[in-house]
Amino acid sequence: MPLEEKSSAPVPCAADLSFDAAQALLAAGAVPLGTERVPLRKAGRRVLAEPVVAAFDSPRRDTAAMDGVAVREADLADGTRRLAVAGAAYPGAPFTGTAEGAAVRVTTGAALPAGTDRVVPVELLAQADGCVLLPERLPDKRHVRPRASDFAAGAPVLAAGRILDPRALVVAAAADAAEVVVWRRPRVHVIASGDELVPPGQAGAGDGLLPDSLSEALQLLVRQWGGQPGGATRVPDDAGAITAAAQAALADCDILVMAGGASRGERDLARAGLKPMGLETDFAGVAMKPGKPVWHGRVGAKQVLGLPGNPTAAMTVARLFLVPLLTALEGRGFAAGLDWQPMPLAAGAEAGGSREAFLCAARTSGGVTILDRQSAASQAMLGLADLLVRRPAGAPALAAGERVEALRF
Ligand SMILES: Nc1nc2c(c(=O)[nH]1)N[C@H]1C(S)=C(S)[C@@H](COP(=O)(O)OP(=O)(O)OC[C@H]3O[C@@H](n4cnc5c(N)ncnc54)[C@H](O)[C@@H]3O)O[C@H]1N2
Ligand code: MOO
Repeated sequence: MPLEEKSSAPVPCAADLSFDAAQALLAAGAVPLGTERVPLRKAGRRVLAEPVVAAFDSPRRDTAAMDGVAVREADLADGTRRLAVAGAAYPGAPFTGTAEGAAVRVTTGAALPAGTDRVVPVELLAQADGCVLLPERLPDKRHVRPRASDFAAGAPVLAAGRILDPRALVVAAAADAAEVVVWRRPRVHVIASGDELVPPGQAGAGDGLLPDSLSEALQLLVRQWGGQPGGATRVPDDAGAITAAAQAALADCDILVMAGGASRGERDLARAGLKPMGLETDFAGVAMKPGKPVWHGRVGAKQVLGLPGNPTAAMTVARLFLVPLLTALEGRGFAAGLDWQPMPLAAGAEAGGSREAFLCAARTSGGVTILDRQSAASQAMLGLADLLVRRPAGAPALAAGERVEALRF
């Protein structure tokens, strides 16, 4: 019994929905989840929902930029080069005496003693009887980092939307932020359906068994793109089993990914299994290759993305639909997940076919190499691919050196 969606509103189907139109439908409903305040030590890789504002000036005082002695320019104006050493200043241990007519030993990062305005590096000094001798010709550089020259108190040092990568964590910590306000990470559950599917390592037990190659891969993709893997469930091709698994998954996730059972076979039951839960389908079927059976819908506020079971098709659709959904829900915007770049081809490319194509490709020294034997069902090809190349329907053949739009896969 072929499965047909019975819905009051017409659902766009493969014949008429372009990839761009499907993306626009997906983007329209992809709004960031709520925000939360987290301690900086737990904020790595999170996305800022509010800017980080500097608690104070950096540096807080005029500061020595070199190890040496701090001196007053005015004391040297008459040619004086021999100065008594009045004391020392270190980061965290300032000099509190008077530096007038004297030199104060400083190390890099020490607050300049009051009144001093130049640091002479230790390499240029000679020592004599408890005094220092400065060179006749003073260096052009004063080796002072002025107060607030890095950032000023109250300045937004990191913008909302910034990923807290290692470099950004330096800035947030330097601004003395104990906590930051970040977007909640989308939690994603994967349901892989298929009577034939077993955990990897167990398929040798029977001819009809197949390792489930998608559950772990999809959870890693989720983690790589800022989501929280919420677990994976393998279910047989049975609508009741899919309903039960989806019910449990939806109680604890923001996005439910259904892998397999997306097309028209009598055992393709992903959408049928979700129907009792009130699935509202936004689209089912897109004019793209691979990935034609991709579908998207919602159960209440939860997003549901249906991937074809064929592994290359599934991973292509996950990269093109799940990734921007994740970046949108985690506050970076839909487009942040689709960083298409023009790249030169290493060899010629065939003309585009009737559906827009997304081809597995590899980055090589000569440019982008589109892999041989493209197939939605292939698995070995995924081990060679690090790019997806976009070829619009009906696009002309291209020669080596011409540019194609490519995406990190
Ligand atoms: N009459 C039609 N048949 C098909 C159509 C169509 O439009 N009309 N579309 C084809 C296209 S395009 C694709 S892609 C496939 C995908 O369909 P399904 O999403 O229904 O996928 P399944 O039937 O569940 O599985 C297909 C294939 O992939 C294997 N599979 C599934 N899940 C996994 C997994 N987790 N790990 C490894 N392999 C998996 C499964 O064993 C099947 O071999 O449909 C075409 N048919
Ligand atoms: O569109 Mo399917 O994903 O070609 O094989």
